Amino acid sequence: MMLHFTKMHGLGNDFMVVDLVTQRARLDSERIRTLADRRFGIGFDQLLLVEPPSRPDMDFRYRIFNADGSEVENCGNGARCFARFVLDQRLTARREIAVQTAGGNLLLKVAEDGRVRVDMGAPRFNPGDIPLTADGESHAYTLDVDGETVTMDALSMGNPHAVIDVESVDHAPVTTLGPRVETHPCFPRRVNVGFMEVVSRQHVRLRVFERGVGETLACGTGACAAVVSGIRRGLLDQHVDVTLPGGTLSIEWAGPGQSVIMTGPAERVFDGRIVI
Ligand SMILES: N[C@@H](CCC[C@H](N)C(=O)O)C(=O)O
Repeated sequence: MMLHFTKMHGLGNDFMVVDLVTQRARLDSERIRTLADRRFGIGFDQLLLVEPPSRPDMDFRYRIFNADGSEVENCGNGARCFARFVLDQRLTARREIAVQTAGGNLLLKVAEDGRVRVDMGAPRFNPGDIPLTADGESHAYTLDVDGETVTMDALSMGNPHAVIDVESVDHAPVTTLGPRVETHPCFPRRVNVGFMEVVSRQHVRLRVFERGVGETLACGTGACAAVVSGIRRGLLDQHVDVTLPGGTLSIEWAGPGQSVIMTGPAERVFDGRIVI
Protein backbone atom coordinates (compact mmCIF):
# COMPACT_ATOMS: atom_id res chain seq x y z
CA MET A 1 0.00 0.00 0.00
CA MET A 2 1.26 3.49 -0.89
CA LEU A 3 1.29 6.17 1.84
CA HIS A 4 1.75 9.85 0.92
CA PHE A 5 3.59 12.05 3.39
CA THR A 6 5.03 15.55 3.64
CA LYS A 7 8.35 16.51 5.18
CA MET A 8 8.14 19.80 7.13
CA HIS A 9 10.11 21.72 9.72
CA GLY A 10 9.69 24.47 12.29
CA LEU A 11 13.08 26.13 12.82
CA GLY A 12 14.85 22.87 11.95
CA ASN A 13 12.75 20.67 14.27
CA ASP A 14 11.65 18.30 11.51
CA PHE A 15 8.55 16.22 10.91
CA MET A 16 7.04 13.55 8.73
CA VAL A 17 3.39 14.59 8.39
CA VAL A 18 0.78 12.05 7.30
CA ASP A 19 -2.80 12.83 6.32
CA LEU A 20 -5.00 10.15 7.89
CA VAL A 21 -8.17 12.06 7.01
CA THR A 22 -8.03 10.86 3.39
CA GLN A 23 -5.64 7.89 3.82
CA ARG A 24 -5.54 4.86 6.10
CA ALA A 25 -2.45 3.39 7.78
CA ARG A 26 -1.30 1.76 10.99
CA LEU A 27 2.27 2.60 11.99
CA ASP A 28 3.58 0.73 15.05
CA SER A 29 6.49 2.00 17.14
CA GLU A 30 9.05 -0.25 15.43
CA ARG A 31 8.02 1.09 12.00
CA ILE A 32 8.13 4.68 13.34
CA ARG A 33 11.71 4.16 14.61
CA THR A 34 12.80 2.88 11.18
CA LEU A 35 11.11 5.76 9.34
CA ALA A 36 12.74 8.24 11.75
CA ASP A 37 16.22 6.89 11.06
CA ARG A 38 18.20 9.43 9.03
CA ARG A 39 20.12 6.73 7.13
CA PHE A 40 17.70 3.80 6.87
CA GLY A 41 14.49 5.85 6.72
CA ILE A 42 13.08 9.29 5.92
CA GLY A 43 14.55 10.96 9.01
CA PHE A 44 12.61 13.16 11.44
CA ASP A 45 12.40 14.27 15.06
CA GLN A 46 8.64 13.62 15.25
CA LEU A 47 5.91 11.95 13.22
CA LEU A 48 2.62 13.89 13.05
CA LEU A 49 -0.58 12.01 12.20
CA VAL A 50 -3.47 14.25 11.11
CA GLU A 51 -6.84 12.65 11.89
CA PRO A 52 -10.54 13.60 11.98
CA PRO A 53 -11.67 15.02 15.37
CA SER A 54 -13.61 12.96 17.89
CA ARG A 55 -15.72 16.02 18.86
CA PRO A 56 -17.93 18.13 16.57
CA ASP A 57 -16.60 21.45 17.98
CA MET A 58 -13.01 20.61 16.93
CA ASP A 59 -11.56 20.69 13.39
CA PHE A 60 -8.95 17.92 13.64
CA ARG A 61 -7.07 15.67 16.01
CA TYR A 62 -3.37 15.25 15.61
CA ARG A 63 -1.11 12.65 17.19
CA ILE A 64 2.59 13.09 17.83
CA PHE A 65 5.28 10.40 18.01
CA ASN A 66 8.92 10.94 18.94
CA ALA A 67 11.70 9.40 16.81
CA ASP A 68 11.97 6.57 19.39
CA GLY A 69 8.36 5.57 18.61
CA SER A 70 6.82 6.88 21.86
CA GLU A 71 3.54 8.79 21.59
CA VAL A 72 3.60 12.21 23.30
CA GLU A 73 1.11 14.81 24.41
CA ASN A 74 2.18 18.05 22.73
CA CYS A 75 4.59 19.59 20.22
CA GLY A 76 4.80 23.34 19.62
CA ASN A 77 6.73 23.36 16.34
CA GLY A 78 4.60 20.42 15.20
CA ALA A 79 1.41 22.39 15.90
CA ARG A 80 2.54 25.16 13.54
CA CYS A 81 3.50 22.65 10.83
CA PHE A 82 0.19 20.84 11.32
CA ALA A 83 -1.72 24.13 10.74
CA ARG A 84 0.17 24.93 7.53
CA PHE A 85 -0.25 21.33 6.35
CA VAL A 86 -4.05 21.18 6.70
CA LEU A 87 -4.39 24.54 4.89
CA ASP A 88 -1.93 23.66 2.08
CA GLN A 89 -3.54 20.22 1.58
CA ARG A 90 -6.95 21.94 1.47
CA LEU A 91 -8.19 19.74 4.32
CA THR A 92 -9.69 23.00 5.62
CA ALA A 93 -10.17 26.54 4.33
CA ARG A 94 -10.16 27.98 7.86
CA ARG A 95 -7.15 30.00 8.99
CA GLU A 96 -8.24 29.58 12.62
CA ILE A 97 -8.09 25.90 13.53
CA ALA A 98 -9.12 24.06 16.70
CA VAL A 99 -7.20 20.84 17.23
CA GLN A 100 -7.24 18.01 19.77
CA THR A 101 -3.96 16.61 21.04
CA ALA A 102 -3.28 14.03 23.75
CA GLY A 103 -2.09 16.95 25.96
CA GLY A 104 -5.23 19.13 25.48
CA ASN A 105 -6.91 21.27 22.85
CA LEU A 106 -5.04 23.99 20.95
CA LEU A 107 -6.19 26.97 18.89
CA LEU A 108 -4.02 27.89 15.90
CA LYS A 109 -4.12 30.94 13.62
CA VAL A 110 -2.29 31.09 10.30
CA ALA A 111 -1.37 34.70 9.40
CA GLU A 112 -1.24 36.04 5.81
CA ASP A 113 2.58 35.87 5.90
CA GLY A 114 2.37 32.12 6.73
CA ARG A 115 3.55 32.46 10.33
CA VAL A 116 1.42 30.56 12.84
CA ARG A 117 0.20 31.81 16.22
CA VAL A 118 -0.65 29.04 18.66
CA ASP A 119 -2.58 29.25 21.91
CA MET A 120 -0.63 26.55 23.75
CA GLY A 121 -2.91 26.46 26.81
CA ALA A 122 -1.93 27.20 30.40
CA PRO A 123 1.21 25.73 31.97
CA ARG A 124 0.80 23.44 34.99
CA PHE A 125 3.15 23.44 37.96
CA ASN A 126 1.75 20.76 40.25
CA PRO A 127 4.40 18.01 40.47
CA GLY A 128 1.73 15.33 39.89
CA ASP A 129 0.70 17.02 36.62
CA ILE A 130 4.25 17.16 35.20
CA PRO A 131 4.72 14.32 36.38
CA LEU A 132 7.61 14.74 38.83
CA THR A 133 8.12 12.96 42.14
CA ALA A 134 8.60 15.79 44.68
CA ASP A 135 7.34 16.77 48.15
CA GLY A 136 5.66 19.95 46.95
CA GLU A 137 5.59 22.62 44.24
CA SER A 138 8.78 24.64 43.72
CA HIS A 139 10.61 26.49 40.97
CA ALA A 140 14.01 25.31 42.23
CA TYR A 141 13.96 21.54 42.52
CA THR A 142 17.25 19.89 43.37
CA LEU A 143 18.08 16.61 41.69
CA ASP A 144 20.87 14.23 42.50
CA VAL A 145 22.27 13.20 39.12
CA ASP A 146 24.94 10.55 39.67
CA GLY A 147 26.23 12.40 42.76
CA GLU A 148 26.01 15.88 41.17
CA THR A 149 23.35 18.29 42.53
CA VAL A 150 21.41 19.93 39.71
CA THR A 151 18.95 22.80 40.38
CA MET A 152 16.09 23.13 37.92
CA ASP A 153 12.54 24.34 37.43
CA ALA A 154 9.94 21.88 36.11
CA LEU A 155 6.49 22.35 34.59
CA SER A 156 4.04 20.86 32.13
CA MET A 157 3.11 22.41 28.77
CA GLY A 158 0.91 19.37 28.18
CA ASN A 159 4.25 17.53 28.03
CA PRO A 160 6.92 17.52 30.78
CA HIS A 161 9.79 20.03 30.85
CA ALA A 162 12.78 20.73 33.10
CA VAL A 163 14.47 24.13 32.78
CA ILE A 164 18.09 24.57 33.85
CA ASP A 165 19.73 28.03 33.91
CA VAL A 166 23.15 28.30 32.30
CA GLU A 167 25.62 31.17 31.85
CA SER A 168 26.05 30.36 28.17
CA VAL A 169 24.24 27.85 25.97
CA ASP A 170 27.43 27.53 23.93
CA HIS A 171 29.09 25.64 26.79
CA ALA A 172 25.99 24.01 28.33
CA PRO A 173 26.19 20.24 29.05
CA VAL A 174 23.19 19.54 26.78
CA THR A 175 24.29 16.16 25.46
CA THR A 176 25.91 14.92 28.69
CA LEU A 177 23.56 16.14 31.47
CA GLY A 178 20.48 16.21 29.18
CA PRO A 179 20.05 12.42 28.80
CA ARG A 180 20.69 11.80 32.51
CA VAL A 181 17.96 14.28 33.54
CA GLU A 182 15.65 12.98 30.77
CA THR A 183 15.70 9.49 32.30
CA HIS A 184 16.06 10.45 35.99
CA PRO A 185 13.74 8.29 38.18
CA CYS A 186 12.12 11.50 39.54
CA PHE A 187 10.42 11.87 36.13
CA PRO A 188 8.32 8.72 35.74
CA ARG A 189 7.45 9.58 32.11
CA ARG A 190 10.90 11.05 31.35
CA VAL A 191 11.30 14.76 30.59
CA ASN A 192 12.42 17.29 27.98
CA VAL A 193 15.43 19.21 29.31
CA GLY A 194 15.93 22.90 28.41
CA PHE A 195 19.16 24.83 29.04
CA MET A 196 18.34 28.56 29.21
CA GLU A 197 20.67 31.54 29.02
CA VAL A 198 18.95 34.82 29.94
CA VAL A 199 20.33 37.53 27.63
CA SER A 200 17.92 40.30 28.72
CA ARG A 201 14.36 40.58 30.11
CA GLN A 202 13.02 40.17 26.56
CA HIS A 203 15.49 37.67 25.10
CA VAL A 204 16.76 34.21 26.01
CA ARG A 205 18.90 31.64 24.23
CA LEU A 206 17.84 28.02 24.61
CA ARG A 207 19.00 24.51 23.73
CA VAL A 208 16.74 21.52 24.40
CA PHE A 209 17.54 17.85 24.88
CA GLU A 210 14.21 16.37 23.85
CA ARG A 211 12.69 13.27 25.40
CA GLY A 212 12.71 10.42 22.90
CA VAL A 213 14.85 12.27 20.34
CA GLY A 214 18.02 13.93 21.72
CA GLU A 215 19.06 17.53 21.10
CA THR A 216 16.94 19.19 18.40
CA LEU A 217 17.41 22.47 16.55
CA ALA A 218 14.26 23.88 18.18
CA CYS A 219 11.55 22.89 20.65
CA GLY A 220 8.35 24.95 20.77
CA THR A 221 6.98 23.60 24.05
CA GLY A 222 10.54 23.89 25.45
CA ALA A 223 10.60 27.59 24.48
CA CYS A 224 7.21 28.10 26.21
CA ALA A 225 8.40 26.26 29.34
CA ALA A 226 11.63 28.27 29.55
CA VAL A 227 9.82 31.62 29.22
CA VAL A 228 7.13 30.65 31.75
CA SER A 229 9.86 29.59 34.18
CA GLY A 230 11.77 32.85 33.66
CA ILE A 231 8.64 34.99 34.08
CA ARG A 232 7.47 33.28 37.26
CA ARG A 233 10.93 33.69 38.77
CA GLY A 234 10.89 37.43 37.92
CA LEU A 235 13.71 37.20 35.36
CA LEU A 236 11.71 37.98 32.21
CA ASP A 237 8.99 40.31 30.87
CA GLN A 238 5.70 39.17 29.31
CA HIS A 239 6.97 39.09 25.68
CA VAL A 240 10.20 37.20 25.07
CA ASP A 241 12.17 36.20 21.96
CA VAL A 242 13.65 32.72 22.30
CA THR A 243 16.65 32.03 20.11
CA LEU A 244 17.20 28.33 19.49
CA PRO A 245 19.92 26.79 17.29
CA GLY A 246 17.39 26.72 14.38
CA GLY A 247 16.00 30.27 14.77
CA THR A 248 13.83 32.50 16.94
CA LEU A 249 10.32 32.05 18.36
CA SER A 250 8.19 34.73 19.95
CA ILE A 251 6.56 33.72 23.27
CA GLU A 252 4.04 35.63 25.41
CA TRP A 253 2.61 34.75 28.82
CA ALA A 254 0.46 37.00 31.04
CA GLY A 255 0.84 34.86 34.19
CA PRO A 256 -0.71 31.93 36.12
CA GLY A 257 -3.93 30.53 34.66
CA GLN A 258 -3.29 32.24 31.30
CA SER A 259 -2.45 30.54 28.00
CA VAL A 260 1.05 30.74 26.57
CA ILE A 261 1.07 32.20 23.04
CA MET A 262 3.75 31.03 20.63
CA THR A 263 4.34 32.57 17.18
CA GLY A 264 6.76 31.29 14.56
CA PRO A 265 7.27 29.86 11.08
CA ALA A 266 6.44 26.47 9.55
CA GLU A 267 8.00 25.25 6.30
CA ARG A 268 7.15 22.50 3.82
CA VAL A 269 10.31 20.76 2.54
CA PHE A 270 9.06 18.08 0.13
CA ASP A 271 6.29 15.56 -0.54
CA GLY A 272 6.94 11.85 -0.89
CA ARG A 273 5.36 8.42 -0.79
CA ILE A 274 6.41 5.12 0.71
CA VAL A 275 5.23 1.56 0.45
CA ILE A 276 4.00 0.25 3.80
N1 LIG B 1 9.72 19.31 19.39
C1 LIG B 1 8.58 19.50 20.16
C2 LIG B 1 8.32 18.61 21.32
C3 LIG B 1 8.12 17.16 20.87
C4 LIG B 1 7.73 16.21 21.98
C5 LIG B 1 8.80 16.05 23.01
N2 LIG B 1 10.01 15.46 22.50
C6 LIG B 1 8.24 15.19 24.16
O1 LIG B 1 8.63 14.01 24.29
O2 LIG B 1 7.44 15.70 24.94
C7 LIG B 1 8.11 20.92 20.29
O3 LIG B 1 8.36 21.71 19.36
O4 LIG B 1 7.43 21.25 21.25
